[in-house]
Amino acid sequence: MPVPVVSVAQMRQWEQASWSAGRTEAAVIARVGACLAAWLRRHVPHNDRILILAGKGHNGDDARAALPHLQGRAVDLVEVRDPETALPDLERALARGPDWILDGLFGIGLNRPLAEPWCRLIERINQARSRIVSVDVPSGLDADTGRPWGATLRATCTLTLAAPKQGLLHPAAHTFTGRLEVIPDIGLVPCPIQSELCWTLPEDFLDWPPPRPVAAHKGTFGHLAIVAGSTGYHGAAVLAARAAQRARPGLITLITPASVYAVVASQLQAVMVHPWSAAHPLPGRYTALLFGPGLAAADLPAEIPATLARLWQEANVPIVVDASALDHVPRGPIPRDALRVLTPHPGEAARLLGTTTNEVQSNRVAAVRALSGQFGGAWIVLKGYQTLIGRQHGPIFVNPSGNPDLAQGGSGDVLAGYLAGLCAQPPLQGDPERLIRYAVWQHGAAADALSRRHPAWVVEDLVRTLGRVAPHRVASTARPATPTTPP
Ligand SMILES: NC(=O)C1=CN([C@@H]2O[C@H](COP(=O)(O)OP(=O)(O)OC[C@H]3O[C@@H](n4cnc5c(N)ncnc54)[C@H](OP(=O)(O)O)[C@@H]3O)[C@@H](O)[C@H]2O)[C@@H](O)CC1
Ligand SMILES: Nc1ncnc2c1ncn2[C@@H]1O[C@H](COP(=O)(O)OP(=O)(O)O)[C@@H](O)[C@H]1O
Ligand SMILES: [K+]
Repeated sequence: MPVPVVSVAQMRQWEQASWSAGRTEAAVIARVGACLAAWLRRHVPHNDRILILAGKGHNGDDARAALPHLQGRAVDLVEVRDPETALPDLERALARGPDWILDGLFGIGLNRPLAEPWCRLIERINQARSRIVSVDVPSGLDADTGRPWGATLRATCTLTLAAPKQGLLHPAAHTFTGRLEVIPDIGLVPCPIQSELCWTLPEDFLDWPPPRPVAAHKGTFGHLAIVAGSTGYHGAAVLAARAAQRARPGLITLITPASVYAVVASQLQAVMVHPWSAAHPLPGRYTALLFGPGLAAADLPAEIPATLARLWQEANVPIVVDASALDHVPRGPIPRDALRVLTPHPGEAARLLGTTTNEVQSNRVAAVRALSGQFGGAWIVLKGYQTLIGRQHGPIFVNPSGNPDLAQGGSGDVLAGYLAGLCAQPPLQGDPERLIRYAVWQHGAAADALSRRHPAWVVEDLVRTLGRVAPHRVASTARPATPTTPP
């Protein structure tokens, strides 16, 4: 289950519901400590030195509770109840050159501007150049607004507890949170809060895609048609087709303008390739269509946009539209019960909405709602850091996977191909929400897996890794070895 993105007040409400149901603060803190330590053991090289900073509230208790689980590691603990009296201890600990700092100074209990000595202490820690892992919230950040209460620690990673706090998703917070990860199960009762924004977890895909029936054949898994590529952009068609293969639909046909047919066809084997012809039957017997990657050249056959417009309004099969083809999608109603997905990056979203990229980025949720509203309630995948997935109404899902190494030309073509390859499979079509969320998550998770192994990877590597990240391997990387959840 995805978790809701919550305000501090909602988090307190959830906390209270848990205590009323008999869960205890002590048990939750113990579990959080075990989870934090599990994350550190997994990500921190064995000989690296860790400094735990424990403040005076429960955020400090959480950080301190990691200590018993870090035996055999080089760990220092500094209690910071008062910034001035703690400074000598802190300086001594920093002089030992900690590679990592576990930040438990302040969490969601920070409720007013920090006084000057606190700000100085925080800036001193930021200067230490250790990698900071913040517990719940980077200390100093207002968890509701995402803005600093004077000074804020700049984390490499924030491990937020139970659910992401809304301020952590605000663009102003990004430089402080670093990578945002959620430790979902800290022993609270099931979440009583409903929110417009939900955070996707790898756990959401433990049973998805469903296993293939033993007697299945290629007809079981559909036939994807991709209309892509043009002079100067033939690679986009190749990348989309190869990524679609990673989703493993039964068959894939790529239809590309005659000008690039030979160069595209020469790079594909299992994919059938045809030069574009207005006579090619569409939707024919295809089970999904992808229009987009690389349909950008000035000499693009005029029937392609016209065909897309007709099919978008009439065809009863899923259609994914990406990149420059987005400009040819007609506004207004779409066929009832037919899946329609648009995958704009923020620049394309701005063009479609007649606004600026900054405007889109300043309220990405509103951009998703507005786009979906204009295009008949279609699903929108608004790409970029924390890709959003949603429609005009209903929940909007935040994707947690992926990293800046994805910021290279062609990675969007790969996403479009992979997503369309899943859309083409009749056994998966019954749950479009999970299908789209999975495609986006897997694309980002593949990038994360590559970045962990070798940072200089390229988009062709992404295609090879796509589909290979098992959700259970990355689910709750902060899961303690022995479960301590109360019954
Ligand atoms: N919510 C949950 O479900 C769960 C929460 N958990 C954990 O608890 C954390 C919240 O703990 P918390 O409430 O004890 O607050 P926390 O952030 O540690 O700090 C508050 C302390 O700071 C102080 N203080 C405040 N402003 C200040 C200022 N400007 N300048 C100076 N001081 C200031 C304030 O003191 P006072 O206002 O009384 O002066 C208080 O002493 C949460 O983030 C998570 O880690 C999990 O363990 C379990 C589930
Ligand atoms: N910082 C980032 N964190 C996570 N994902 C990112 C980041 N930057 C880019 N991406 C992802 O990379 C892909 C880029 O797509 P797009 O901009 O369409 O590229 P192109 O048009 O070159 O193929 C999208 O899936 C986007 O979400
Ligand atoms: K913190």
